[in-house]
Amino acid sequence: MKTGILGGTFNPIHLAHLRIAEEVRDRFALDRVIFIPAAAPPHKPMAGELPFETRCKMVRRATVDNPAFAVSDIEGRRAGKSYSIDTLRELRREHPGDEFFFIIGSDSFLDIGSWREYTAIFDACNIVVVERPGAEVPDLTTALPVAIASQFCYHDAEKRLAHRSGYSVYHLAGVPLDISSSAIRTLARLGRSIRYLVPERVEHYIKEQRIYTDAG
Ligand SMILES: Nc1ncnc2c1ncn2[C@@H]1O[C@H](COP(=O)(O)OP(=O)(O)OP(=O)(O)O)[C@@H](O)[C@H]1O
Ligand SMILES: O=C(O)c1ccc[n+]([C@@H]2O[C@H](COP(=O)([O-])O)[C@@H](O)[C@H]2O)c1
Repeated sequence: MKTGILGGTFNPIHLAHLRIAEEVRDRFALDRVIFIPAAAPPHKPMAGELPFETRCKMVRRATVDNPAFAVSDIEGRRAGKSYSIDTLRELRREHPGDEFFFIIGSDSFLDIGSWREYTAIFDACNIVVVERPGAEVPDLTTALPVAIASQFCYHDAEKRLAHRSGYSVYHLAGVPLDISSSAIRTLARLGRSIRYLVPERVEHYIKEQRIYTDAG
């Protein structure tokens, strides 16, 4: 089975998350995409932020009507920071027959050299880098951490970097959606509309629970 993984803080999940998951599913003929909310995002200050369970609820609401989308609370079952390499190892153990495609925005990918055991991530799965407005990656090769650049060979026609492990890093441009969770939180705190930035079910949930007005 070909399985996409989209990890995120999802505070809250928004339409760009859903669109990039759908775009990658379609382009790479994936059987499913698993959304993985981070319980303790390694690089984001979460003090005073929304509880894991509330963020999971919004992700479930956002994905419930797509049979190819699933949500996993795998990172909520581990103590400590939610390192992606730990999640990937666990998923590979649980689903030994799957080929994994780790979906990541270009802003996050440009920072991957600072992640826990990042070199092991390239040995464990394919990576799809989705271009994000404000974090354009004109050349995937130069976006790689310098220390591992020599482990790859570039295939221009497929916009693919083949890694020595047999996995690849792909570059997906042309889905520019300038939406971010932080901008949505700001709008919600100001009492402004967040319609058409998040799915309707998530919009209603945020309003009903007064999530960004009372809690954050
Ligand atoms: N508009 C977007 N285009 C492409 N990738 C995106 C976009 N929004 C988020 N992503 C990617 O989705 C993943 C999860 O993102 P995350 O949950 O942190 O949302 P965010 O909008 O970046 O949040 P915040 O604004 O709080 O930093 C990351 O890999 C991020 O790069
Ligand atoms: O493993 C790491 O060191 C690591 C460092 C930063 C981010 N991540 C993961 O990248 C995904 C997006 O993170 P974020 O902070 O942009 O929401 C999410 O699944 C995080 O757990 C992972």
